[in-house]
Amino acid sequence: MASSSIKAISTTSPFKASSSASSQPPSSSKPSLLSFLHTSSSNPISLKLSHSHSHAHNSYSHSFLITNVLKTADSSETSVSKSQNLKPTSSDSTPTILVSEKLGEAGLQVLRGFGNLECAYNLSPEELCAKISTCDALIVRSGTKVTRQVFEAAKGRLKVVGRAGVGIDNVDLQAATEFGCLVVNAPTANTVAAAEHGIALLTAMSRNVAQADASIKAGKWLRNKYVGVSLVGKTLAVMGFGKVGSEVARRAKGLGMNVISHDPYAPADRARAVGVDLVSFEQAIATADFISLHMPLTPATAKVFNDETFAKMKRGVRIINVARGGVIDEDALVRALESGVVAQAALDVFTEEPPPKDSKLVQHENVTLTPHLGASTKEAQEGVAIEIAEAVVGALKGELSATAVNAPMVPPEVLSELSPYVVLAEKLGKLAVQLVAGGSGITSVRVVYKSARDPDDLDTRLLRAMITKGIIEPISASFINLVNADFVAKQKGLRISEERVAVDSSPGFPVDSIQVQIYNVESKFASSVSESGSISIEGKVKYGEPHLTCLGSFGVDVSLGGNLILCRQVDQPGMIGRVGNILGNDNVNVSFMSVGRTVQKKALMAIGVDEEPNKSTLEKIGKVPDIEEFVFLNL
Ligand SMILES: NC(=O)C1=CN([C@@H]2O[C@H](COP(=O)(O)OP(=O)(O)OC[C@H]3O[C@@H](n4cnc5c(N)ncnc54)[C@H](O)[C@@H]3O)[C@@H](O)[C@H]2O)C=CC1
Ligand SMILES: O=C(O)C(=O)COP(=O)(O)O
Repeated sequence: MASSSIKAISTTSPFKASSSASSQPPSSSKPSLLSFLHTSSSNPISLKLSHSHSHAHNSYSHSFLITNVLKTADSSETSVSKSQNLKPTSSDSTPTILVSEKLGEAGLQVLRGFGNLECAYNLSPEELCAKISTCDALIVRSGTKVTRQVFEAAKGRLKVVGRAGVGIDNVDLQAATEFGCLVVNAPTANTVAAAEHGIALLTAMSRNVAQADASIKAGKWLRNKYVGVSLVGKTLAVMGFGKVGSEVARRAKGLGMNVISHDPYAPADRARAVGVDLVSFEQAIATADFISLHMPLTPATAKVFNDETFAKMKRGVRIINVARGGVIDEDALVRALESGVVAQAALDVFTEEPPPKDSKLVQHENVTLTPHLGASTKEAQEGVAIEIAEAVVGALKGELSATAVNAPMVPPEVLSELSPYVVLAEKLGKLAVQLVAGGSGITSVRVVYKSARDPDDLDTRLLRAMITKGIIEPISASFINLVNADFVAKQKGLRISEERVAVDSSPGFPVDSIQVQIYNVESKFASSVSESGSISIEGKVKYGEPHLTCLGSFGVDVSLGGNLILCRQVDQPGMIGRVGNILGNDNVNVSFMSVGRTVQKKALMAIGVDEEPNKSTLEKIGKVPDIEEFVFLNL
């Protein structure tokens, strides 16, 4: 048995990059919030590699920098990983924040108080790409296209993109996610401004204000030409009953309009509370005298207003768009204006901004235009600037953002409650993957949460992401964080299923225990395999610290952290002493020990050691008679 035990200390990872233990000091199991987003709380591989790269550790993201120096072992990784592997680190101790469009002064002050602020407006795409690798954060409005090229050019340094406003259609979210870059927006501060602008366009259009103004300035007095239409009693269809749409609806009701709305995702009772009926798309466009657009631009909403849908509208309908130009097929709108199906349009947004000067739409007499001014009030801009500055600073500090667009949004109170479980989740993932024998691929993981909480009262997204991170990080060359854990898992063909089991414990704690099972793999430590044939480990939070409580069919109780030796032996006197002596004689300090038994006269010994024993010490343990197998793990 002893010879097979020696195999058990093999540090071969089940995937390409090695998960071998290094002689790094055990790190604290207390996470910084930053660690959820940017780091492993104690990643020996990252630590090891960090020593082979020279970079400064700065005060705001010490652990971020450590973990962002990535493994280079896996030559088959995608370009994403490659570029991240090249991650440069700042030699400056403060983060650099690039603001690429005009932002309110109050927000700039918040940013100045935190980092190196660089405001560079009107950058060309090439200039932005050239600059971005020196920036930790980028703040944009709607005018900057944050493309895949920008993330590639960032070489992994860019940690957060802040969108000072709502629409994030100018940010390549998929690329951001792949690169582990958090995207946050400022979703609330410009709602009223956009709604007011929608109403301004509605009223201005219906009374020809812009055209009449231009005509007077041209020396004309055309009282008969600019006869308008009244709003009272007319039907307004609000397309998208979100923040802006509902505020537009409220205001339009005040103007005496009959308001209906189409929004496939809005709750009907919220609309009813404002006196608005939610109707189908077809019904909305067929019955409305005015149609106001307030949905986001997504692949599903792109050009939903087209020849076919214009043809279904009431002849003489009037359209207002303060959402996104791309939801309208602009050529089709010109045709609808020319045929008289659409009497007038009032547009704040365009497919291409600014639109071409000679565009038929821009030149059309019945079209009222503003240059994307929906959010442009002093009040909204100050509000948005503060909202985004705080979100970006929070993200750079490692706080999870309530306005994250591509990562779980976790309210602070939930986060503080979940923190120790998040650490447990990552440790379990890291332990489980180290038990997998090299050579086979991990494809199926099952996570079981035992909890006394109501299912609605437990958000497992963070836990799942951290388990995923724990499993993947040691076997991937990619930088893994909350943003990209799921993406990288999918890319690797790893399927993670979750299950909730109700237990009769205190609902005061969100989770009683977390079990991680890896299916269809060989284990390098047979005792970790449960009756179902999966590698199975279970852990709990005890006194705020992560503990391993079950391994295969053995009950144990060991702190999950640092260096751990697991031995299975015949359950007989003297075994603990023999192993303890070997460690003591070789100057390896034992920090804790736990023994679990099974009915078959087998015992499982878990020994925490302050440092990694050298190979000869481990070989001596392997030669102890009646030690059937053992494994050394680094958590
Ligand atoms: N012109 C400007 O300066 C501004 C423009 N906006 C734009 O206004 C739009 C709305 O913003 P918010 O109300 O803050 O966003 P929101 O997310 O609160 O509301 C959007 C609503 O659209 C709904 N929706 C999604 N798909 C839909 C579909 N296919 N049909 C109908 N409804 C659909 C959603 O369920 C949601 O209720 C966004 O496109 C945003 O970018 C927002 C602020 C300023
Ligand atoms: O918040 C939004 O979605 C807007 O469209 C506002 O855009 P802006 O920040 O004014 O470029």
